[in-house]
Amino acid sequence: MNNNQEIILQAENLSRYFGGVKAVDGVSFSLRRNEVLGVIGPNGSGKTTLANLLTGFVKPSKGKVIFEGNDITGSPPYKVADLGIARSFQMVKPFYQLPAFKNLNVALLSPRVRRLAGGRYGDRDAMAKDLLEEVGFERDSWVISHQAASLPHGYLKRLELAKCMALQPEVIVLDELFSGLSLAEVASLVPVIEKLVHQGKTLVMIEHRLKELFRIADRVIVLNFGQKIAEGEPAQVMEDPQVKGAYLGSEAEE
Ligand SMILES: Nc1ncnc2c1ncn2[C@@H]1O[C@H](COP(=O)(O)OP(=O)(O)OP(=O)(O)O)[C@@H](O)[C@H]1O
Repeated sequence: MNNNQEIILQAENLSRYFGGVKAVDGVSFSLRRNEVLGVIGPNGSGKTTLANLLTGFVKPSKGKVIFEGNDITGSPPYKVADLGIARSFQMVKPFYQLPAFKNLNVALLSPRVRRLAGGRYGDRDAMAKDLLEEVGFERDSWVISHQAASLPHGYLKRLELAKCMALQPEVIVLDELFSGLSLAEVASLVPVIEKLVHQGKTLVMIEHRLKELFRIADRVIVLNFGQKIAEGEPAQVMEDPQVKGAYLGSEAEE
């Protein structure tokens, strides 16, 4: 449980319209350092667009993103990453032709990682293999060195997480990390997430897997048609009549 009161990330009246579609509509929230914030809501409620807004992949129609007290609204993704916000993607897009561990090079060769290491890069291959082992790749098996194209989905999702970790970020935005994973695969990733929290990372977790999310999240916000309709502790939020209404007949996996 997070007891830190320092606000690390804020969304202020964040909005993004695509033509007539209000994908995200006036969403505000504050995230405390080392907190785990869950973002839930039915399909099409604006969760991925919110992740894109926080990480610079789309620019807001209105509103602001404040990170560590600085207005980063409209900053491009590479700058946002350099400041310390990493993200994973719902649809994984690795460098398919590269061995799994080489996929971490973009992060491991980033100016941020070099800065944090005092100007040196170190043994990148060893760092990549350590990280992949942390997220559940067997170090001595073929998977770590095999082309990403040949990896099963579960490994590609782990690779996404390892790429985030390689950046040594302050905040990690995870867009449906658990989607498409078996119960056993999710169960094996939960301790990895818990370790990141223990290390002081701040997490935003967009999830449909509510049961697993609620084990980890300190707080959740609920989106529906782009608007934040509830915010609070998981159990409390799921009792909210508006949230129950939004989820009625929807696809939430419990
Ligand atoms: N680039 C885009 N152009 C036009 N409409 C978009 C674009 N991106 C998202 N939308 C629309 O914005 C709304 C919110 O989409 P978004 O993908 O953010 O929802 P979501 O909650 O992440 O959905 P899911 O749970 O299915 O991943 C949807 O109506 C979607 O069709």
